Amino acid sequence: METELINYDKITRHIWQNLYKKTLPTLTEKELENIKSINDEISLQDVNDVYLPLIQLIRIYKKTMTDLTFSKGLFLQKIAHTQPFIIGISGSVAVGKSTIARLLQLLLARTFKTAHVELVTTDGFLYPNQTLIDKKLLDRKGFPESYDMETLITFLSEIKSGKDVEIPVYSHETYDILPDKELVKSPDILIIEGINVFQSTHNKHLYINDFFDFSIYVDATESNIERWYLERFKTLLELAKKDTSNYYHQFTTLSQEETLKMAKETWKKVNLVNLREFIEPTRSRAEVILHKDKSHKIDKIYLKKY
Ligand SMILES: Nc1ncnc2c1ncn2[C@@H]1O[C@H](COP(=O)(O)OP(=O)(O)O)[C@@H](O)[C@H]1O
Ligand SMILES: CC(C)(COP(=O)(O)O)[C@@H](O)C(=O)NCCC(=O)O
Repeated sequence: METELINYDKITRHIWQNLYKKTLPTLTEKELENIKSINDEISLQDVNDVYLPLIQLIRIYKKTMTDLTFSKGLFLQKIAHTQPFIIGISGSVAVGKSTIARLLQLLLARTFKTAHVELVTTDGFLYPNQTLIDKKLLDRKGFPESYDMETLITFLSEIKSGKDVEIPVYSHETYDILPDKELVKSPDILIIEGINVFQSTHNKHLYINDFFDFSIYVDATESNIERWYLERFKTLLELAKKDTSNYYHQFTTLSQEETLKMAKETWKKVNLVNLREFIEPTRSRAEVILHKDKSHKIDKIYLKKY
């Protein structure tokens, strides 16, 4: 990892936590409660030491983007409207992207009080199961070819041009795309989270990365991510016990041993292969890499130099 990341500053947690802390007001009880409601195991120490300085850094990028838009407008002698600020978050399946994305949404809304902050996950852009079956891709769910990347690009360009956009929604409960779409109201800030957000598309003229004003890769060792995947699988099965419409319900009659074996197989044959071949190779497209230790605590931060 170290040689591959020569264009990054490696910042220890200790140094990072002292960078901008003093300029930000501390969190109120209510805000702490809101953060806990995202994931009750989230470390509040991490929020203070890692995520608040990160928000401060995002603030710098946002201000720079606004200044540049204004100066370009002056140069072109026309009024330039500030476009939505887009943040991309990537990393392996089960590394904790959605937890971080929801936390950032909350902290950004707190920082930019009048801003409308939207959060979108790219699993909504997976092809529906029937299309995957027709294309013989059901066992490739999550791999690049299982996503409708053209629609994802179109969505991002419509958001950049200030429109409200309807998008498809994926459900982990039904393991498929839902019949109803969701409306994304023209945001000031959009967080887009998914394993594929730094990947290239067939449309060679446009890269998803081109839409990002800030980007984050969430990193951890494979063995830790596997453990988190297996734990989440267990939780999903627990939730599915009483719900016959849940995709995972069919597995709730299996013994603990059989369930674990199945989840391990899926990790090894699908999600680990995807991580090694298609997700981790995009890591160096991120502006910031957040590295987690075995208990989800951020222990190292990498910030792109050039
Ligand atoms: N900061 C955290 N503290 C404790 N558990 C976490 C944290 N972040 C994620 N997890 C757990 O790790 C698993 C994967 O997280 P999730 O956000 O669903 O990952 P992803 O969106 O990358 O698939 C979940 O079981 C989640 O509860
Ligand atoms: C739908 C997903 C590709 C999305 O990944 P996520 O956003 O949860 O990180 C993944 O959760 C998935 O279903 N992978 C296929 C193999 C499996 O069942 O785990």
